[in-house]
Amino acid sequence: QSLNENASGSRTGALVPPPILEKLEKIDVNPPKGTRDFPPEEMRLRSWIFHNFREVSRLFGFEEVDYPVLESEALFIRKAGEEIRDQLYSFEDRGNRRVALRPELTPSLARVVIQKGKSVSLPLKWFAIGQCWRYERMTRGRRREHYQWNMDIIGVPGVMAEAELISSIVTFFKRLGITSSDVGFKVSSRKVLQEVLQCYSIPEHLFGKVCVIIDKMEKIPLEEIKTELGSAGVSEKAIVDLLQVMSVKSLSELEEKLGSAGDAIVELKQLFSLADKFGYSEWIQFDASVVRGLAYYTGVVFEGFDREGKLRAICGGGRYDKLLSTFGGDDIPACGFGFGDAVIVELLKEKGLMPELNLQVENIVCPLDQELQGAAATIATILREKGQSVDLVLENKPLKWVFKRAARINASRLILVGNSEWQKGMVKVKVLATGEQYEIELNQLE
Ligand SMILES: CC(=O)Nc1cnc2ccccc2c1
Repeated sequence: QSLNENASGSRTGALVPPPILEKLEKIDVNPPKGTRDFPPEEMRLRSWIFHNFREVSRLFGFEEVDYPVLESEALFIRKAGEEIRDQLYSFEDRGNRRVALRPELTPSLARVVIQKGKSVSLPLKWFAIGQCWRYERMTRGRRREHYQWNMDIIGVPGVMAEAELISSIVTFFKRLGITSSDVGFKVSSRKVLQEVLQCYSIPEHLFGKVCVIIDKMEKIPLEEIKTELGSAGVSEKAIVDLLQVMSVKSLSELEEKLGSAGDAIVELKQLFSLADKFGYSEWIQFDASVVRGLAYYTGVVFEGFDREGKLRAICGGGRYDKLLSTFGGDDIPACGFGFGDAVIVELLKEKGLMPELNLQVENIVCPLDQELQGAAATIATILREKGQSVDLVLENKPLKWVFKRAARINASRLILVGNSEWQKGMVKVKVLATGEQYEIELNQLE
């Protein structure tokens, strides 16, 4: 039935109102559990943070990339007992495929690097800002999504890569007014654990699992750690050694324990020396207890923390030299970090560093009566073509309303299109900050 036919098919000329939709009871206007809307005020803060992520990425010569939020579940199936695995937001799609909303970005990066194969020349420096998901029983009321800034360097085996990555995060913090008295980085290397375990012939495929268990050290009772390590096949003696090395307080103490020749010590010393050259020594400290909870890290690991100890880790990352080969790719070294959009906001609030972000519009253009709507549209277009922002009043409104709106949107000036002025090709301009008022020819407007 076309719009101007009534039920019996005759054309009445007037539009026949469509049948009234059954009255819906009000829909739930809230977003799904654990997710957020970004109305203008929240979106301004998010855009400001993301702008700083992007600016730092640009300063470091990184290229922006992105991947589907939806990935094959297989990308994230790791048998290392990770929390990120327990909370995978996965399901079967209509094609009976097992898919998942990505809980992190690194596996997607690995997939694409392998896909690109020889067609990309190393090193790659890629960054992404992507929404990541987890499915938690809402018992804990935590969020099920967050945005993560990721920076990754692919194809560089030396710790210059890690030093560069930490430098980029320091740069980000400094841009936001955060100093090394507010935050620091705990830095260690999983090669410390590897060197302890190598004299216990722990099968390599268990290394990730052991690290994930040890990462829970401060979160669950020591006895449980020992039990979990035992059931993972780590002997009592090995456990004692592991726990001992985890409580080492300094690099020199670690050197006494492990000797000076092992990779762990050599690399960490290099990293601390490079930190000095980058100028961020006061931001980092060795901390043997840093392991991070992702199974695929193989070398240096680090995490940003607030020195008051009130907040969860701000960001974290490390070297993952084996990830690409576990996906069937070549043995390509890689390292990177993730920086979530939640803790940083808590930190900014704590430090009184939240930015004042208001909508800014340069012009509000208002026709003084209906016939001048066309003229107002022409003026708006001319200003916009000059790169000026214009809020064009779209309906016939009293001046009181226009001034109120001008104030709300923080317009710099009000352009009134009146009949008598327009006859002379003029418009009336009111500078809202000063109240200054003048008439001006249209082509004089800049
Ligand atoms: C503080 C916070 O929102 N964390 C958070 C929120 N959502 C996630 C989603 C996936 C993976 C990690 C996540 C972590």
